[in-house]
Amino acid sequence: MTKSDQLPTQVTHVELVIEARWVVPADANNTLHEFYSVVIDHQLIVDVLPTDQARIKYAATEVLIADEHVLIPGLINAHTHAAMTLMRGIADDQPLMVWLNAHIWPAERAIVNERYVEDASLLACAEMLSGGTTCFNDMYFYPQATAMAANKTGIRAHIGLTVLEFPTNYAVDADDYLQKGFEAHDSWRGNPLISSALAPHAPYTISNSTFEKVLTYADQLGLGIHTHLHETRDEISQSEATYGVRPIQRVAELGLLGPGFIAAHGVHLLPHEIDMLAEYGCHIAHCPASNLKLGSGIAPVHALLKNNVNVCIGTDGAASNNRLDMFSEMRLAALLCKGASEDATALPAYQALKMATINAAKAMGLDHKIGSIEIGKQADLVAVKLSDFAISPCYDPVSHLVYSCGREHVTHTWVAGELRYSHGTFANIEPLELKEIIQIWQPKLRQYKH
Ligand SMILES: CSC[C@H]1O[C@@H](n2cnc3c(O)ncnc32)[C@H](O)[C@@H]1O
Ligand SMILES: [Zn+2]
Repeated sequence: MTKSDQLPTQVTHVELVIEARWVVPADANNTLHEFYSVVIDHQLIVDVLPTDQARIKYAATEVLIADEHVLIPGLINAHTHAAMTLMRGIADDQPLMVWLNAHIWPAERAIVNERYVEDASLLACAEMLSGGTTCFNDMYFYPQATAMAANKTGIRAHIGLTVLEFPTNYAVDADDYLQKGFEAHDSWRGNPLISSALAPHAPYTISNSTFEKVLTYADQLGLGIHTHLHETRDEISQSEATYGVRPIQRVAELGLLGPGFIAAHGVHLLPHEIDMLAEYGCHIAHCPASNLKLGSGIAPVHALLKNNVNVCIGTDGAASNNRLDMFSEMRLAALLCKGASEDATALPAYQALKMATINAAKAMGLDHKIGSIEIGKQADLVAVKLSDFAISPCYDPVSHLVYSCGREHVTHTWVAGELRYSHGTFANIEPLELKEIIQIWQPKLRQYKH
């Protein structure tokens, strides 16, 4: 026996150890750990190691035994409009432009104000946290109100400084949208859970001169750009008629494409356009349920992945989905990709999980902080219980996460090491408050129901 073997083992005091049956870190090696612990201190993941070693090395203020659970990185919703929860089911079974022009925009014109956005976003944050989503990439009016709701619930948010050309209750013209966006951006500077992107709505609502301004400000402020792109065939033919080119060509010529560019949807893409997205290092936020429900089509995810385009997953808003449920999106993304490519090996489960975690973190420029369970990253974590009879037996927890589980199997959601949701209870949200929000707004919105 050596001298060092005789010394008492150094025990490190930490805030929390989660002892999990499985840990799926969503790392570069597609690792799966069994009987592993994740050690958390001061918001950070400080160790990931076998549980028998963790018990020797660490003394924790709290130890959570998750022996029937898989621990995964918090899911990241890469494209949503959180404040549309109160419009869930208001206009179903319509194609995008009818849905927007005849239903959603009139309702938004009449109803949306700062209070509405904060209330509806609170509902969205509750839905997302309870379903294992710890971060969302948002685009809506009154971004300040979305940030307020996110702060209250403790969820992480990447919030769009939204730009449109047409007047709304929120802003009168594109410059006003930009100005208001910058005020919001300044107000949350230094907030560790809130970050920003420039969010021009779409090529059919944004002029060339506004796109140019967006690019200038994005460069000056070091922010990414998040927009809807190539969502429908109509969008493309309208662009050809107005500008003589397809939307992606137009935004490319304006200089917008680059590694900070997130295109929501990308349903209709030609092979050379996929090459272009890859060359510029752009990201696609794939929204399978919304694309199906609005009858927009099926994004060419297999070809995007083959060409090394970073694809992440979003729900879009609750008025087109009608859920903010990343589990159902992962499943749908995997199944659609296999079906559309007639290749069952396309988009395996681990890759689907990465699209919902680390790929989204990369798209938002947050992968140094979130998106995987790795030492030094923020402890944004989700425990999912895999022992319910309805999803038993479990041979492979990664397969289960994508093909068998639902959001109802989420038991715990942590953001930056803080437990924000557990077994139906939120740390900072009263169920009564959510009920009241619905009672206030549903009668106002009912008249816009299709
Ligand atoms: C400028 S705030 C965001 C704006 O986008 C609208 N919207 C919601 N879902 C979609 C979609 O799938 N495509 C295009 N626009 C969408 C939302 O209603 C707001 O007006
Ligand atoms: Zn959208």
